[in-house]
Amino acid sequence: MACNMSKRSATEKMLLTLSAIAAVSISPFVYFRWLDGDLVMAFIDAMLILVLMIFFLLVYRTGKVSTAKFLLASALTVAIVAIVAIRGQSHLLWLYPCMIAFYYILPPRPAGIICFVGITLIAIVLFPSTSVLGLFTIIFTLFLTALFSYVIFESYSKTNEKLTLLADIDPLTSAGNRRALDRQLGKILADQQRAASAVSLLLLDLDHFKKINDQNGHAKGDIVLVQLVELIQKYTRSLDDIYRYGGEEFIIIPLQVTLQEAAQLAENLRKLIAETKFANTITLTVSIGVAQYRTGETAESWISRADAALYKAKDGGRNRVITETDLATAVTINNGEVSV
Ligand SMILES: Nc1nc2c(ncn2[C@@H]2O[C@H](COP(=O)(O)OP(=O)(O)OP(=O)(O)O)[C@@H](O)[C@H]2O)c(=O)[nH]1
Repeated sequence: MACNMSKRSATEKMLLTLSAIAAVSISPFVYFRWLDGDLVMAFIDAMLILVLMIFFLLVYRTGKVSTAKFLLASALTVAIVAIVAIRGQSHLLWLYPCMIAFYYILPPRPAGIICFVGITLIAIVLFPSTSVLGLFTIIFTLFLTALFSYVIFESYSKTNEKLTLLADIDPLTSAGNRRALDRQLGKILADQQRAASAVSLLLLDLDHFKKINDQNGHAKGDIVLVQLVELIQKYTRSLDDIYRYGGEEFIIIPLQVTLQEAAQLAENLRKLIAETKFANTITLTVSIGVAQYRTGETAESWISRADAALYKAKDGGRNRVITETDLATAVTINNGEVSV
């Protein structure tokens, strides 16, 4: 389905612009080569334009950037091999920068596969007309270019993955940080605009954490926070996200659960935490506010309703879960009892 240009990612916009410019720039060559009587090259240029147009339409209509990039790199390789077969070795030089570009636009593995196929085809095409030494030099230099590109881009993509992960996690507890939370909330709100479904968040705050710090020291307080997140992550499904919202405040967003199920999860967590000994000796309790997303509201308003429920839980004596079904009536779950 066609999508609005303003909603396209930067990569999509860049690919659409580049493929359109490339197709338009190549088209005069088809005409001039045809005038010169160079029908074979005119045909290859025309095929390249066709591939670029298919690539443009694929990105434009489906947004499948990865598939489109893979197809483009494959088509370019086949085109270069065809030109080398028709026009001779000198055109082979295009394959070197193209192979490096493949590693730039594709993940290392698919780029490596395309390079391997390209080098094999070149070897087959040049075998009958090239000396053993000449063929060996070509294949070896192509292979080294592909290998070095693989090593460089593989390490670059691993470092990138690590940096992305580090940018998203809280360094102390390894829960998601505010940046990751904001992104996840943005994604949830966008999904809700497409198809509304039940989604609730839990705002969890440690009770009297200042006292725990004062009595046991800040370092032990840190251990408590780390172990608390580990406990929650172990208990909730691995796909449930937990984020550090503030110093001793956390947000948990369970996937695909009704408000009642989210409230039950909150109650189970409350009990589990109250029964656990942190840093071997410390016991603590938490208060939790639960709020379901309402169609059309902002993330701030959603969190502030959970915050209002949390405030009620603190105000009502702490160590409890309050589910905000509506601002006037709050459902309180405490020790398994549900009251409205
Ligand atoms: N050890 C440790 N303490 C932290 C960290 N971040 C915040 N805190 C402490 O958390 C405490 C929060 O105190 P308050 O906001 O008064 O809340 P509280 O004592 O938990 O009381 P209630 O929330 O009202 O139950 C402060 O003492 C902060 O120093 C952290 O990363 N490590």
